[in-house]
Amino acid sequence: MIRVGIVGGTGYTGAELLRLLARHPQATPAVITSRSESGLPVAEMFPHLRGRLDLCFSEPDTGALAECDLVFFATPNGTAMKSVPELLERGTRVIDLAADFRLKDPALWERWYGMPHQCPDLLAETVYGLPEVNRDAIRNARLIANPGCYPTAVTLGFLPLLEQRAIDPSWLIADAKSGVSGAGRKAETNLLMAEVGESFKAYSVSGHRHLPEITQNLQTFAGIEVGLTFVPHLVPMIRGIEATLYARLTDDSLDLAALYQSRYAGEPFVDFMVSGSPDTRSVRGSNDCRIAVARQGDIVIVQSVIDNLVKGAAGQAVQNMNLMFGFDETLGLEALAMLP
Ligand SMILES: NC(=O)C1=CN([C@@H]2O[C@H](COP(=O)(O)OP(=O)(O)OC[C@H]3O[C@@H](n4cnc5c(N)ncnc54)[C@H](OP(=O)(O)O)[C@@H]3O)[C@@H](O)[C@H]2O)C=CC1
Ligand SMILES: CC(=O)N[C@@H](CCC(=O)OP(=O)(O)O)C(=O)O
Repeated sequence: MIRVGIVGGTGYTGAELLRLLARHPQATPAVITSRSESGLPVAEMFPHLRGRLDLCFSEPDTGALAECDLVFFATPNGTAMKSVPELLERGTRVIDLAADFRLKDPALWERWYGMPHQCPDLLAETVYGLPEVNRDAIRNARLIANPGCYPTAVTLGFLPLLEQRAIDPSWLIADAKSGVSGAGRKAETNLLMAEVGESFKAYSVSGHRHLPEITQNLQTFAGIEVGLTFVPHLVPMIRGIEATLYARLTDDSLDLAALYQSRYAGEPFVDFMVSGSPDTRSVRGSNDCRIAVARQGDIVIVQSVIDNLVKGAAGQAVQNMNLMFGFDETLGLEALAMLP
């Protein structure tokens, strides 16, 4: 049994980590931090954990966190990088659910996140925690950058086509939609039900911070320069991301279904649908990414859905933890989607 710490246990991804870890047979939460709720029993804030987790929130304290085998940071961007060097030095491994270690170029980080990177020397050794491309490196990593939610859905969707050199890489479009929990648990007027309900809109149209992350992924994993247009939208639902991806096929004779089936054969959390369109409720609460492809003339259309809090955050983080500690990759992640 390993001891894990969670920094940011009151947020949506922190709460989702607790839901998954409370039933994990090989990992037990030992430290759960919150600055605003320090001293409060965790199960008092989250009654679904009553009888399953007997711990209080505590102030973030690197000394206590360093007693853990692994620490998850479920905190705003720019938080983890302040404590990660000390934790690693003291032998504690780290999975950051935020973006601090996702971009390899510290200048790119500074441009998109508006702050200088505090430990750029760790970026080279950080492993990007997308098991479908980095499984072996994840097993041995000290520090994992857990992928962003949109980047997970978009990268898994485009990857087989790019690896196969089956599309024009200079013309890629990702039209993505997210539920409101993607914005976190903080109170904001524009996230009120009366603002979001019965409405639908695009945002960050001239450039979202996930654009450089997705571009870096496609270029690194497919080994090819790409030109990507990425537009996110806010949908009046709580969980879920649907990404509709467009590209121009360069090989007319390609069997798209066979390509996706063979690329994701054996992947425990990627499901390829030969026909139909995947909906977000088919992955709600599960760690699955469900993908379908279609074509209109020489345009290929990929549909990729995930639960932003599970495969897009906490579930993928637990999948990475399982790999890092030699557990079965699916431990604690067996839950199926909830219908309706
Ligand atoms: N929501 C999503 O779908 C996804 C989120 N992410 C990323 O995961 C991270 C967490 O997201 P989410 O759970 O939605 O965020 P929330 O806003 O819901 O929660 C943030 C948590 O961090 C704590 N916190 C805030 N500031 C600090 C600080 N300076 N030091 C220590 N703890 C702090 C908060 O508690 P307190 O203030 O009490 O300490 C709270 O528990 C973010 O970086 C987000 O971008 C990634 C993928 C998907
Ligand atoms: C709906 C919504 O607001 N989504 C968030 C993205 C999700 C997120 O938390 O970003 P990371 O994956 O980089 O951590 C946003 O657009 O800022």
